Amino acid sequence: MDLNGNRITKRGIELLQDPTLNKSTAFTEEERQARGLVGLIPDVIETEETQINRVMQQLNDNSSDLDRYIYLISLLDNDETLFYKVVMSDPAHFLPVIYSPTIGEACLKFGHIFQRPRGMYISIRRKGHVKEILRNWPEKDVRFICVTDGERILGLGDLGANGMGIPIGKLQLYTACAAVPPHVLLPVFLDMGTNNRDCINDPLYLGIRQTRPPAEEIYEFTDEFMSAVQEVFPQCCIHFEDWGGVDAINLLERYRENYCCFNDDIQGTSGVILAGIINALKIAGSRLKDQRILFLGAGSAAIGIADLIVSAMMQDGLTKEEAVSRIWLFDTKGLVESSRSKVKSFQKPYAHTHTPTRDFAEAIGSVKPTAIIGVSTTGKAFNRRVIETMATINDRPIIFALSNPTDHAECTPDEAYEWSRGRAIYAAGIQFPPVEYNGKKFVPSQANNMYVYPAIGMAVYATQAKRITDDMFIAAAHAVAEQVTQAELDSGKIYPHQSNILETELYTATKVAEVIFDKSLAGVDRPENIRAFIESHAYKPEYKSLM
Ligand SMILES: NC(=O)c1ccc[n+]([C@@H]2O[C@H](COP(=O)([O-])OP(=O)(O)OC[C@H]3O[C@@H](n4cnc5c(N)ncnc54)[C@H](O)[C@@H]3O)[C@@H](O)[C@H]2O)c1
Repeated sequence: MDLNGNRITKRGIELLQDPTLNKSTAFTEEERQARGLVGLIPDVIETEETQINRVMQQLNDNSSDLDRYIYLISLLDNDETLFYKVVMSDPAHFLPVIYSPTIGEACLKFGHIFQRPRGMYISIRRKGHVKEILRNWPEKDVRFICVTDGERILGLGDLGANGMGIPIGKLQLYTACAAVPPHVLLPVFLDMGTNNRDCINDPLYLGIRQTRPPAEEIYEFTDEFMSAVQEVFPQCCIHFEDWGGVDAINLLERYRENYCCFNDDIQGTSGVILAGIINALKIAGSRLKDQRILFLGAGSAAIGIADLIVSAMMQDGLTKEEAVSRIWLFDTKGLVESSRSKVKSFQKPYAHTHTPTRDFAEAIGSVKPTAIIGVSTTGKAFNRRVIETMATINDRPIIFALSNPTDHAECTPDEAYEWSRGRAIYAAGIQFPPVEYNGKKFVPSQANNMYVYPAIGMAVYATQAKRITDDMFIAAAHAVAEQVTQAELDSGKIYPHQSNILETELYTATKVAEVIFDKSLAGVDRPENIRAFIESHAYKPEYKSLM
């Protein structure tokens, strides 16, 4: 039987060419006889262990992470079970190869390394026909679509169709990190053109060669996509990824009440940063409600994190006004304050009364934040003066330098520890190696969204949740934070180790599912044991018997 309970009838070459059924050299003698496979594969029967050894050897023969990425994607195209078995056997090793940082390079070269389509490409030229197009997808029980328009891929900007690497990779992490079954996942690229001339002029570019239309047309086409998904895949949750900052905020507001959807750049980011702050406060010995937080950058990540921190502060006893008054924003034009013209609507709640300043260190001296959060896309913006000012005001300054890739980080861990004399509690958007300062080893943390969104995905999948709310991200943040040991906190580490990611995410999914049931958002009855219920939905990368 296949995953939808239908009898599997495929035989011979057709069976070998189906990556979800192919076992290659691991087909048993009985399966070979019954399915017409004799002679189509070598006449040895290998264990999965031997197959994994071969994959590992071939991976080691590849000289770069991009080559390893290309090899693993072709393994996925041939033998999905073996792909996930390999990746889930050592997530700390493989996640950086199939996702960040390698995925950035893979996206830049997407049209050049492209071998076989994966997911769906829906262009604005097909406006009015999105429903029919979605019906071309072979799987009928799609539960998650990760959709991008390619406008703001990682920190790399508008990559148009090359951005399709992101939904593909993000969805692989649903399975690799939280065991969401791969057959329910569908990556989608909504092709509305690109303003990137390099893409348009590249003969191997895979998108439509036109500039992006005005916002109204983008929103109209996205509206059609949203309602088509709801009709064709009624149980589907839509995960927005790497849209331009303003569109990301506007579209989330437009759909969050009426669709099961979320934006990972806004909400996933905010969940993972809240988890980091919760643990940073354990180290600093302080309460969330007593913090003042200053953001460098006032785009989608900053607003998402700010809004979730306000909700979490309210859970910690503050009124909304009190919580909002503790959050400050600073962008290219300086401190976002009430006298400034051209403050965007989503920034307005945080535009407090203050004299204008374009000097970030001066703003720190006056606002006196306990934490600064860099989401500015600007490398080295946290200079010595900024860190030293933070260290003068705070015993344990919280310094999150989240912009990526590496050269966009607002400061490195070496700089944060050195300039704060080892007192900073530091996290970055990328993984930096351990640092030694004054004879003590510090392990810098990576605030990686993969701690949160796959777990949200597993909880939504199992409970068939109807909507995604902030409470779910707050619950996820607490659950992730809880799983960091005291010894790890002592070394400055505020996120769990990636080697145990599946356990981390299943625990987190259980806590999120509790919220879904408590808030009556589930589409199924509350089970007695939610952890066992979540586990019963977990995908296992094991070959299925075809006898
Ligand atoms: N988990 C994570 O670590 C994580 C998650 C999401 C985003 N990020 C990173 O955060 C950064 C921002 O993402 P976003 O989605 O908010 O982008 P965005 O484009 O929506 O916002 C960027 C903001 O930074 C401001 N800015 C630009 N240059 C600045 C400067 N020199 N000084 C002050 N402000 C400046 C802009 O005015 C804008 O408000 C990206 O580099 C992204 O990689 C990290």
